[in-house]
Amino acid sequence: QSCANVSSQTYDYIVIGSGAGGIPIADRLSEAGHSVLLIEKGPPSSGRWGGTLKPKWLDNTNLTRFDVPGLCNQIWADPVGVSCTDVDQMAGCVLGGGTAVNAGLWWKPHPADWDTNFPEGWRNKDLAAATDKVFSRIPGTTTPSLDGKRYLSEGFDMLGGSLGAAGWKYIVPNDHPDEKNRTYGHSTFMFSGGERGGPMATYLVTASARKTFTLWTNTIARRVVRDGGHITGVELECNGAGHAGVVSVTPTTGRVILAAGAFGTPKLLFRSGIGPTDQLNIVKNTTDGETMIASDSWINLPVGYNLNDHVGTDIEIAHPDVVFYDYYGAWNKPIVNDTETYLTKRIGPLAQAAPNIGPMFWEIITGADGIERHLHWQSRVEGARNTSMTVTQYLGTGSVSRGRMVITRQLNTVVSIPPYLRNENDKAAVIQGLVNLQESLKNVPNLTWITPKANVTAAQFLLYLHDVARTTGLFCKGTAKIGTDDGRTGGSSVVDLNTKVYGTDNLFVVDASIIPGHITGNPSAAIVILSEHASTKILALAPPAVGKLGDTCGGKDWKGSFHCAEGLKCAVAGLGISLCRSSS
Ligand SMILES: Cc1cc2nc3c(=O)[nH]c(=O)nc-3n(C[C@H](O)[C@H](O)[C@H](O)COP(=O)(O)OP(=O)(O)OC[C@H]3O[C@@H](n4cnc5c(N)ncnc54)[C@H](O)[C@@H]3O)c2cc1C
Repeated sequence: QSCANVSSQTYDYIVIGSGAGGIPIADRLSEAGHSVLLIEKGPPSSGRWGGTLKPKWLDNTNLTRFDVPGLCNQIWADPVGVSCTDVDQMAGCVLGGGTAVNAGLWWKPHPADWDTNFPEGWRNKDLAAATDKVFSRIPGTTTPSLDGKRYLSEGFDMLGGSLGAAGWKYIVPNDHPDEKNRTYGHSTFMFSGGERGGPMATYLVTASARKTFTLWTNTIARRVVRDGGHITGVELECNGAGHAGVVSVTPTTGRVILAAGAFGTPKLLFRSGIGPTDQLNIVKNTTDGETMIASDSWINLPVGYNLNDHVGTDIEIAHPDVVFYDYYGAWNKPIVNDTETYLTKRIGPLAQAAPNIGPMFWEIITGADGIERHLHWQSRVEGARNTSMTVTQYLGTGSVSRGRMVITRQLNTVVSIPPYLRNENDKAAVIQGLVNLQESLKNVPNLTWITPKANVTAAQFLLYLHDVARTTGLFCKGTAKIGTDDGRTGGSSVVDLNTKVYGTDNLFVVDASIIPGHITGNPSAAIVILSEHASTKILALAPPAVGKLGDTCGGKDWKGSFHCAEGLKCAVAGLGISLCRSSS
């Protein structure tokens, strides 16, 4: 195998990464009449796009493991060739990114998800139109099996019923996104037609129907190529397949969108000379060093800081009513009746996400600091016993703990400061939530607490769990934060309110990296919404002004708002001034 060299064709937009952020914006930009290249480093996943990974019972179908909801947990059993190898957390490096490997949970965000941390122009009221667009394309369902029945609902009935008896209110979650306090409901999934659905089955389908849209899978972006603050193209790294060389954007007006995820995007920024100096110096000392952009063109931004993620705290209970279904076993030794009903009608347990997720429930805890912290509880039927349910408590909106991710000499990305429970009130909220659940379930007949045991307090349990809770890692975000406080001058933000990287005139970030703070639930729908919103902002932006010979083009840290005309290059002229000069 070898890589195909890129041609001289240029694109109005190059989008790097085909996950929750990348696919929707690629579609919207091409819908507006632009030529768009979407670059994905992983292989195709869903059968519709040429994916091939599947168990025997899917032979002779156009389905893969990524399409069947009941096989979604296969990423844990067999991550090879699917999960990212350059990230120390679990993430999907295939077409669709996280939306190809996740459990499909799909939430209309609570208004506070936007209003607590996002800047002006990105508040709940501003996101209403984008939310409507997303949910009209991907409405989600609480009954994924096409006969409208819920299979194996014993776990839901036992736990949901117990919460109901303790005074928690039943809701249809996406009908009441703002009701997240002592409420519970069925899981909502992005699934449609009994299959995974989501961005790959909607936005990518419409994009691909346009002649001006191009998708390259198995193609790794190494870095953006830039002249000061102006990006001229994307350099590719040969992967043994896919494409190699430098692919250029349309001269003057072309733009690059980074959508490579909360670790992939910072990595691309670092390799492009954008980030804190300590990280750029690490890149300088790797195989990238010789060809890395010169240090007088580095843009110093706090990329990698502000890492945030939900703290996941698992409890386990058991009850004789609960019925286990072996979703992992469905790979090699499925129940034949279930594969048949799935294959012929898309009904039954395999049309539902493994391992039988639900109920979901929510509570808001007000801390001693006055901040409302959102807890999102997610139950699933698995654990030490056949009658176990494991329930993860996620601490979301309102949490103030933050961490950091960095790059290594091997060009891998790692979490250097875990973002979990670094604040006493964050800890107190987790403990209070556990106590409240213990209290709510205390009168349920025949219910056994497996973890923590009945005689262990929530506080003792959390102390013991601390290391486990640090390993959640699925919902990382915030590493290239959006905001008005320009990170080049001591602020905390990497991108401005148009998602444009400070110090550049045509580089944008549209993925989990820009989310400034925690949100209540699993984030993929929120990321698709912000991608819709970003597309409107980016399309409304005027192209950057073009500098003529002798014009100022940068200034210290490339603060200039324009770049130089073709044939000229922006060169440092001393005293913090840069001028457009002849490039010959
Ligand atoms: C196992 C698992 C289960 C989850 N369950 C849920 C759930 O049920 N519901 C939910 O809402 N969220 C869930 N999530 C989280 C959710 O999927 C992610 O938050 C979301 O997909 C992140 O979107 P993104 O666009 O930021 O990045 P991603 O979706 O991760 O997409 C980034 C893409 O960029 C590609 N890429 C990276 N670097 C490069 C490069 N240099 N060149 C080219 N391509 C590159 C990657 O291969 C990837 O495809 C889960 C995540 C995981 C891992």
